[in-house]
Amino acid sequence: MSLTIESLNHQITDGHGKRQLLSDLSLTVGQGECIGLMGDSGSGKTTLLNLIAGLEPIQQGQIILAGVALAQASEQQLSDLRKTQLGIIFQQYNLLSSLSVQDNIAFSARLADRYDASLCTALARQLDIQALLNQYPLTLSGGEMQRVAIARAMSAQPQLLLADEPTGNLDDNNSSCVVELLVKLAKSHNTALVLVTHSHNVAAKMDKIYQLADGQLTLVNK
Ligand SMILES: Nc1ncnc2c1ncn2[C@@H]1O[C@H](COP(=O)(O)OP(=O)(O)OP(=O)(O)O)[C@@H](O)[C@H]1O
Repeated sequence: MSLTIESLNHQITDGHGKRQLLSDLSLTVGQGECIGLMGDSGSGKTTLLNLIAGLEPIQQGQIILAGVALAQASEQQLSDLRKTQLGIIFQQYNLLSSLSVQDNIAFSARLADRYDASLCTALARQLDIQALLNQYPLTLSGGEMQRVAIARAMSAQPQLLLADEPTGNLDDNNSSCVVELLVKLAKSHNTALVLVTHSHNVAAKMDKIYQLADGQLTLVNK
C-alpha cells in the first residue's frame, strides 16, 4: 500500500470560528493506483493533499505514506519523505526558470540522491519533450511546461504523486494529453497518483473517483 489514511479529522479556524473540514476520513491507495479527487471549492481537497505531503500537522487520525506514520514523524523524517517518496505537480507548474528543461527534470532526482540519467532520458521520450531539453521554462507552452513538471516529479521515482489541478491552466486537448501521459507513466512505474480536479473528463481517466463533501470521501461511479 502506498498511502493509508485512517480516521483523519481536521479543524480550521476562519472568520466564522472553528470548522470541521475533514471528518473521520479514511482512504487507501495501492501501488500504481490512480485516484481522482473532486469536490466543491473550499471542501478541503488542497488541505488533504497538504496533510498527505506532511506540510500541515495532523490533528487527529493517521496518514501512513510509504510505511511511515506521519503523525509521529519528525520534521527531518517528513522532509526526507517528501524528497524521496513524493512527487508534487501543481497547476502553475512551478518550474525553476533559471534551469534548463533538462536540469529541471534532474532536479528532484538529485535532491533525493537518486539521479539516473537513463531514467531522465526515458521520461523525456515518454513525455515527448526530448526536443525541449536545452530550452528554458519561459519559452515553453503550458502543456509543455506541465509535461516537464511531470518528468521532474517522476525522476526521483516516488511512491506517490500528488497533483493539484494539474490541467487547470490547459485547454481540453492539452489537458487530455497530459492526463493520459500522467496515468500511463504512473502505471508503468508503479507510482500511485492522487489527482485533484474539477473536470469530470479528467477524473474519468483515473481508476477511481472520490467526492469530498462534508469532510468525508465518497466513491463515485464512473
Ligand atoms: N490554515 C488554514 N486556516 C484557516 N482556514 C483554512 C486554512 N487552510 C484552508 N483553510 C480554509 O479551508 C477551506 C478548504 O480549503 P482548500 O484549499 O483545502 O479547499 P479546496 O477544496 O482545495 O478548494 P478549491 O477547489 O477552491 O481549490 C477553505 O475555506 C479555506 O479558506
